[in-house]
Amino acid sequence: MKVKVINNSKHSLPEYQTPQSAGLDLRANIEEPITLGYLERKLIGTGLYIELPEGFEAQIRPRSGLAFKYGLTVLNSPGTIDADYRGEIKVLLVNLSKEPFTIEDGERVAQMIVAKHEQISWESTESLSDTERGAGGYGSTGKL
Ligand SMILES: O=c1ccn([C@H]2C[C@H](O)[C@@H](COP(=O)(O)OP(=O)(O)OP(=O)(O)O)O2)c(=O)[nH]1
Ligand SMILES: [Mg+2]
Repeated sequence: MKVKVINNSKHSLPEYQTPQSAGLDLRANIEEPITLGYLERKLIGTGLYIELPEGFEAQIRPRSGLAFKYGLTVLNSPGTIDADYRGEIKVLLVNLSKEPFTIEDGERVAQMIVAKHEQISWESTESLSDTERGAGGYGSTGKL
């Protein structure tokens, strides 16, 4: 996949941390450390510009360690990177903990999953097929 890296020579390209990882960890590419206070949200640059193949998307998801330890998560999770997007990939972080959290340049702040997707076309109809579930949801199958 094509990638253009801007002002990012000091950081490696996003990597899979283990042989079967689904996510590529994204590093902050920032001039100065960024501090997030309680419920504060900020866009964090990654310095990465990519060209996804047609029919693919990238999803930006939180790292569970940051979420569990510091309440730091991706506000719009999963963020969507469209295949025709040519801007910088940014991560929208929010701090849900009362403790301020400071992000340093190069820190792995989120992970990116590249996935295939479909585009649909609509076919208007008056009736949908019957199913066992029907309109059941929101706990309709019980608790245990
Ligand atoms: O976490 C994210 C989410 C989106 N984007 C970029 C890539 C994506 O293709 C574009 C648009 O994202 P989205 O469709 O989620 O935002 P929108 O609010 O609907 O904006 P637009 O009207 O530009 O589609 O912004 C990011 O860099 N990071
Ligand atoms: Mg959009």
